[in-house]
Amino acid sequence: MSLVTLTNLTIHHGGNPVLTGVNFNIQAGEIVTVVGPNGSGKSTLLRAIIGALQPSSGQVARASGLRVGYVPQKLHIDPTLPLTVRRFLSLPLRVTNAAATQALEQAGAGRLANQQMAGLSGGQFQRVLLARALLCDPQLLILDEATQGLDQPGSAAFYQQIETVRQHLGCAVLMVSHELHVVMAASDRVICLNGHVCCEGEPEQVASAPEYRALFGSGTQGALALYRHEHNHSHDQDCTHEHHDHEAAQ
Ligand SMILES: Nc1ncnc2c1ncn2[C@@H]1O[C@H](COP(=O)(O)OP(=O)(O)OP(=O)(O)O)[C@@H](O)[C@H]1O
Repeated sequence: MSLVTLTNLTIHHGGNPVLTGVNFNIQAGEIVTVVGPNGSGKSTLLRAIIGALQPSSGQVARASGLRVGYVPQKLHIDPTLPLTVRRFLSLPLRVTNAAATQALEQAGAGRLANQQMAGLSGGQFQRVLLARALLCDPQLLILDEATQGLDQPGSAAFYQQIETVRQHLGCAVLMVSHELHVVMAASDRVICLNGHVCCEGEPEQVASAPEYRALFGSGTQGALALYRHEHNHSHDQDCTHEHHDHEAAQ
């Protein structure tokens, strides 16, 4: 069953195209990871899926009554504002103690209810955001670079929690990640975005595509390549065209 179907989605910011002709769908229960360089439209894509941005053309079709949980890339909370985790979970909609406790436990943050938001570590803060996203019992959980700023063990633990959540709730997960080991190990499908869908498929398929190799190469050098990737071409999404990207040389 398709939870979300994007058809020829095009989005402009300030008159400039940020996403052009994007097609894909998300099936129930799958983990889809979006990769792509900075400014390639990943957050824009996620925001269009949750309905926070209107398409310039094309369509975002959601399954009827779809419940979506969203963990944003950034959330600034005034550090001088006294706000406990429990109260934060009741913004903007009040939730019962039972619902708050359950969501915090599912997010691996069961002991944090009475802590101040301003006193949380980066990893704890992300788990609280995850708990908030779980309050609606989502069929689709969307995470926008949810482990930004966490160290590697913190990040690995967070993604393990996501996998536990998926097993427990059976929800689909759509996430943006720059962490290659996560992309390759934890995704059913990878979408490589750069204003358009460059390449898409199962991790193994994408890994053997020239686009992916141009992006990632191997090892840490590959991670650097992600940020140096340049796309000066247009093509279908079949990964078979001649490619002109610059592989990271050093
Ligand atoms: N509200 C906005 N108004 C104008 N331009 C915007 C707006 N939001 C995003 N953009 C522009 O759209 C492009 C894509 O931004 P987006 O945040 O979707 O990219 P991204 O792939 O998520 O980047 P990053 O990896 O840095 O988070 C960028 O050039 C950005 O400057």
